[in-house]
Amino acid sequence: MKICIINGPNLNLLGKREPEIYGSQTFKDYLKKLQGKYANIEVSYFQSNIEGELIDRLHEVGFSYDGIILNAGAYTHTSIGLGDAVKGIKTPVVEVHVSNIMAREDFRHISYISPNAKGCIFGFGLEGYDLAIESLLK
Ligand SMILES: O=C1C[C@@](O)(C(=O)O)C[C@@H](O)[C@@H]1O
Repeated sequence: MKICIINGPNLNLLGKREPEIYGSQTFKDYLKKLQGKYANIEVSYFQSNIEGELIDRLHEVGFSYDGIILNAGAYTHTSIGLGDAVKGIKTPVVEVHVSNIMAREDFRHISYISPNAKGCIFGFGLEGYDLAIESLLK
């Protein structure tokens, strides 16, 4: 079982960035715990602030992995290219957001990822990534 977590722009700042919204844990620390919990499967990680690199990574893993967990950050609300990439690959994608995007500004209520995602998880903090793995394992 191979799962790839893909995080988009500004998510490298988790732990430092707006902690009242995104919490104070770094993704690196959280990932270590997650990989420990799911030691029997491969959980790899990719982060980029560059839209095209996120699309490239989706293409790279999207025909061979068993699941993708995608938090496209702000590109969620703007990127037809990322939406098309999710549509064009074979591997199921679970969309995750740390915050509850529906409880925030109107521009965050639009997602170009959701229409082609297997499912969406948002508002549960970093725990959402764990829930996404559970959903892919079922
Ligand atoms: O960068 C982010 C983080 C986010 O994807 C989240 O995980 O809550 C929500 C997005 O609206 C925002 O641009």
